[in-house]
Amino acid sequence: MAPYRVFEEYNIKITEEIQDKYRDVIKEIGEDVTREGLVKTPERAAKAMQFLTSGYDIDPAEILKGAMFAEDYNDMVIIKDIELYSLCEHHMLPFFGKAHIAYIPNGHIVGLSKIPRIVDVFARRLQVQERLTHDILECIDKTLKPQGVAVVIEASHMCMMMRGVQKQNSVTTTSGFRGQFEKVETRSEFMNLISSKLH
Ligand SMILES: Nc1nc2c(ncn2[C@@H]2O[C@H](COP(=O)(O)OP(=O)(O)OP(=O)(O)O)[C@@H](O)[C@H]2O)c(=O)[nH]1
Ligand SMILES: [Zn+2]
Repeated sequence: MAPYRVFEEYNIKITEEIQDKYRDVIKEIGEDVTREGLVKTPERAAKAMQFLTSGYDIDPAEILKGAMFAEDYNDMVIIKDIELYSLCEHHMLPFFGKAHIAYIPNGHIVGLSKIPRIVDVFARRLQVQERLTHDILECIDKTLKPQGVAVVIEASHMCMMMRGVQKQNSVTTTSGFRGQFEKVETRSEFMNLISSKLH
């Protein structure tokens, strides 16, 4: 598993296999796959899908390990408003929103950019919001071994907006807390600090 890579090269064989299937889907919905606007669509869709699911062969723990620094800082570090885009595993439609993440170091801090990077790795898989929340929480807890970690995600699901129940304004909030954040006062401090950003 690659520790970290920028997504820039598409696997030609996988692209061809996926685009053949998209061509069939486009035909099945009654469209003309040979018309100008659609000729390249199967290839574009195949590449888009590979990008949106590019989180499977990246190890997020390696991303964190790549930038952990010994530091005697024992207060809360909060990174809020991390935008995220994922695909729900039930409909393969997007869900999107923001993650708010905090940790209390235990001898080591982590490079700030690495937190949004691991959010992207887990988000670029077929997900449910609950598992995405716990994946991020567990990864930080096990890799950085902080005194505590908290993850809150608020997201809107296209499968509930464009189709199905068709609710345009509902927002789902999920959260997970470990260590010091299991204490009511620490959790409250975190929730207060991010609350101006919550709906
Ligand atoms: N818990 C959870 N449910 C999700 C998430 N994303 C989508 N879903 C739900 O997954 C469920 C799938 O239910 P099904 O009844 O099998 O599918 P469906 O017939 O398309 O359901 P409707 O969306 O109600 O039309 C739906 O209730 C979705 O709202 C998520 O991240 N977490
Ligand atoms: Zn869905």
